[in-house]
Amino acid sequence: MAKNLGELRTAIDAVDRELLALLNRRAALAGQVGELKRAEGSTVFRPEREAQVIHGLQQANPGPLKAGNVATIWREIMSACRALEAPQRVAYLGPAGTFSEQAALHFFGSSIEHVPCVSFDEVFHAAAAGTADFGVVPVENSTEGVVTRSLDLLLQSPLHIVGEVSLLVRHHLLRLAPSLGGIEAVLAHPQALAQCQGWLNKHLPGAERRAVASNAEGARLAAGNPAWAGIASERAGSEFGLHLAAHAIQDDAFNRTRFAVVCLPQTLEAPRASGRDCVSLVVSVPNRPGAVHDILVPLKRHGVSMTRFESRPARSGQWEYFFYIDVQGHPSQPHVAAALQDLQSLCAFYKVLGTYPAGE
Ligand SMILES: O=C(O)C(=O)C[C@]1(C(=O)O)C=C[C@@H](O)C=C1
Repeated sequence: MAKNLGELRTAIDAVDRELLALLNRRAALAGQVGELKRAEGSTVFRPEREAQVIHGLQQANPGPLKAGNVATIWREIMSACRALEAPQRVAYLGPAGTFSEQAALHFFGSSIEHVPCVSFDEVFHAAAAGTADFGVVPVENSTEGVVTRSLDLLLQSPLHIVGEVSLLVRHHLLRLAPSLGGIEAVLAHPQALAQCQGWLNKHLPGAERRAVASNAEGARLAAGNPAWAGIASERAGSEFGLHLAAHAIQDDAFNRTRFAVVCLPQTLEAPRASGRDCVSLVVSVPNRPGAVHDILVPLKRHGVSMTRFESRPARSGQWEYFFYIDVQGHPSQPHVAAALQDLQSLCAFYKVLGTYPAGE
């Protein structure tokens, strides 16, 4: 006979007690791992291990929970366990409510110490100077292309990439009133203004577009002036008590941003192979015909897939360029190591930005 609501809730309560006991057993084991790591001086955060745990559980999952639910739940469980081993301080472009914060929470879970910064430069500085253990910065948007400042900072900085996050970015028009009437200015990060320009041209052609340091900052300012609107996340809207005057106004419905997680090499050694890995490089080649073609040959020869190829001016005044290349695989795989070695021998400049588990 079917159970009634009261009986079903009693059964859920019993399962929750079991889960609580199991989660605390898990946390105690993670605490012991933390003691071992402290004794041997190794780092707490092991992204490749976390990726393996989630992947393994997704494979073993009989349902009805979806694979995405399994990832979300265990990311939080591991975040809480990790925080018991040592708190992770994470720097990102603030204030609260930015997509960078969302990316940080997505990657590390919510048991972190937040270090909101006013610029990408400050994020790099915080992670390099040790006021944060990690930094999270956007590197690429599917509508607007690369985030040039982040790429330039990656080139110059001692930090390396240890992870990546790809977020579906939905921009909303946020303001004190729930409608579009009387908006004189729209305030947002230049990237967001660019990602919504079609919508703004159509719906608010007369409004001034004002670039500010972050979308959340635009939302914060819009909360102080009824004639201003911000373009930001739903979370920024609730943070500053604003209405969603227009929902999902980005020109591309599938607008995504890719974020890099960076830290000093001593904070976290390059993650070991997780089975789904990526190597990010920046190289330059001598300025001669065919040189760019040549650097792609070793990848083809050794069967290594390239997932990204971007160029940035080298600022030498000589029309020279840096090439940012992502390849699939891990240097512990012989064909990847061979391809990278051959590629390096052709380059005037060669820097590995990081080896890390590929994001979803
Ligand atoms: O396996 C470890 O190294 C742990 O510290 C445990 C654990 C976990 O909760 O599963 C926690 C932190 C690490 O980032 C990886 C995994």
